[in-house]
Amino acid sequence: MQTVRARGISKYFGDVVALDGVDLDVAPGQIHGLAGPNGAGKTTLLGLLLGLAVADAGSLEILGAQAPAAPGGVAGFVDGPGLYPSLTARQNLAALARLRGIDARTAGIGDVLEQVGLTDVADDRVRGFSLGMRQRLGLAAALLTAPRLLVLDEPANGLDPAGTKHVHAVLHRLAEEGTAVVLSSHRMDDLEALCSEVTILATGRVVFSGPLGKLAAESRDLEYRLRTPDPDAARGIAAGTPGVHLAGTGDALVVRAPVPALDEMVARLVRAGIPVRELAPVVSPLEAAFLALTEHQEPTR
Ligand SMILES: Nc1ncnc2c1ncn2[C@@H]1O[C@H](COP(=O)(O)OP(=O)(O)OP(=O)(O)O)[C@@H](O)[C@H]1O
Repeated sequence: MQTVRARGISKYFGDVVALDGVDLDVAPGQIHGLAGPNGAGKTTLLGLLLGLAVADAGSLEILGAQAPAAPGGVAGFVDGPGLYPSLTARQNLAALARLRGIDARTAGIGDVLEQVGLTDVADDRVRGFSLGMRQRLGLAAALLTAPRLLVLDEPANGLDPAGTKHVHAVLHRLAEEGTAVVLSSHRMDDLEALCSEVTILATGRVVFSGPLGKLAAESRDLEYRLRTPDPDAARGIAAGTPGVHLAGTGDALVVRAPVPALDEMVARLVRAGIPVRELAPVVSPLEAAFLALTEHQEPTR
């Protein structure tokens, strides 16, 4: 049984089409990323998974129950976690545990605080917490319920490297234990580190869904930045190599080419005695595929 099975989901806000016939499948133990430009519909879709809103069309099955029936076992947040600013991190979790009918003394509050790396500030008021600390406390709150589906909107927002490490470790462990995780992110490196599958939305429609490797394969010829101590001579050789196109302006030497043409260009540079200090994609293959898939999308209004 899939944890999430959405077919033809649409959601309207007045005459704005936020989601337009979206399909989504998420298996138990899968970390599934949602990506897409601002306003693409990611938060709207996550809100439907959390039961915060109801779709206007289509069918949505979560943990075997047809939405809007809300099955137990779903946790997460959109637009930042709801926390009590005047309470400490530990008191927030105790209050949430009580609200959910869990005994705060046996809820494992210390354990979830440790998992997200907040042990040292457990007794500080949340009022003084940074965005990254709030995100981590929101995740700790979700962990208290031992969810089978965890839904997170931009969980990497505001996280420092240590926070990112904690959050990634927690999500990987949950997935290993069979929890399905659906999260949105604007960062391809985060999606790459976390997700086995990704769905890309653009103006409410799915433009890609599948494994990340398949997405990278969709990228066209990439742009590469070439660093050399002799850019003028290198520019001449690059321009004269079949299949290589000069891109970009200014001092940086940027070329666009398929890989065999790049190889030929480097061989010609070396034969001419021009050192190549670096030849690297300007954006990652994933980011290039994302941009190619989402450009030319007009807002759906
Ligand atoms: N409550 C609402 N009322 C009116 N319009 C809304 C509402 N919520 C979302 N929308 C609209 O629906 C569309 C999708 O918004 P959504 O917040 O889901 O996008 P998103 O992909 O999460 O964007 P971002 O990356 O900026 O967070 C946008 O055009 C947005 O303006």
